[in-house]
Amino acid sequence: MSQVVAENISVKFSRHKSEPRTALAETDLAIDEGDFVCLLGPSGCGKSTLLNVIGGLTVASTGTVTVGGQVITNPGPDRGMVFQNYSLYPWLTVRGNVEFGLRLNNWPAQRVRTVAGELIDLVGLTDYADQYPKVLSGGMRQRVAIARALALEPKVLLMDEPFGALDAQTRSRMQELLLDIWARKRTTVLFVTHDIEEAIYLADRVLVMSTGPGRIVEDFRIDLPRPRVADVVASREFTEYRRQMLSLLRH
Ligand SMILES: Nc1ncnc2c1ncn2[C@@H]1O[C@H](COP(=O)(O)OP(=O)(O)OP(=O)(O)O)[C@@H](O)[C@H]1O
Repeated sequence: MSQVVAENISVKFSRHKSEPRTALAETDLAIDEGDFVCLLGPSGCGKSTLLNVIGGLTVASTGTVTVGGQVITNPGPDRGMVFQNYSLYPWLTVRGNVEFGLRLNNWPAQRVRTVAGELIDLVGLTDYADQYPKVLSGGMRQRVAIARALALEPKVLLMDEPFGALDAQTRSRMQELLLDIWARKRTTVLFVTHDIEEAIYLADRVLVMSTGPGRIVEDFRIDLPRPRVADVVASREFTEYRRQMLSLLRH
């Protein structure tokens, strides 16, 4: 059974004095447990809208989403979310940010400390555990956001252009780190991006979306060996995926 199932999901946003805008046309989606899936498409094609419906942040106009067989109506600990703008709590330290959700869920203090410590270690921030977000670089903040999203052991990690604000080098390091974490935890990932190379490099499947109204137009299975090394972008297979996706996005 698939981990995430969206059936006939559509989203219309009402507008002042004009017809509602269809951000997402009727869409079906099924993601298997442990898969890394990217949603790729141009600005405004409804990638974030689809992600937010699965996250329980946006209410769909039609259809249902289930995660692990449970129907989604609200945000919940089974879905960890990471956004582009870091969205850390500025008044909490790195450790405080990672521990926040665990405390909210009344985990015992000792367990909170241990689990948060392990996650901070996993994202390579042990030396910064007692620092506040304002002293961290963008890449480090996003590491905290990833650790925080993983704290409650979500079934699915939902990521909305998490590396979009980072410089090219940091971005590439973060992609490697994310693949490393994913290889260890095998959490199902749904990752939004408008960057073709990023999508192919990371994913098992790339779902290409188009506008007018937003919908999924193609489902690519990426048969590139793992673990993926940076060189893979120069391979013939990679170039061929890129060519096909570019051609789809151009039309
Ligand atoms: N809360 C909202 N109210 C009204 N319209 C919205 C709302 N959120 C999104 N939209 C519209 O829905 C469409 C899809 O937006 P969405 O943010 O999902 O696209 P996207 O593919 O994620 O774009 P980007 O890559 O720029 O973030 C756009 O036309 C957008 O203007």
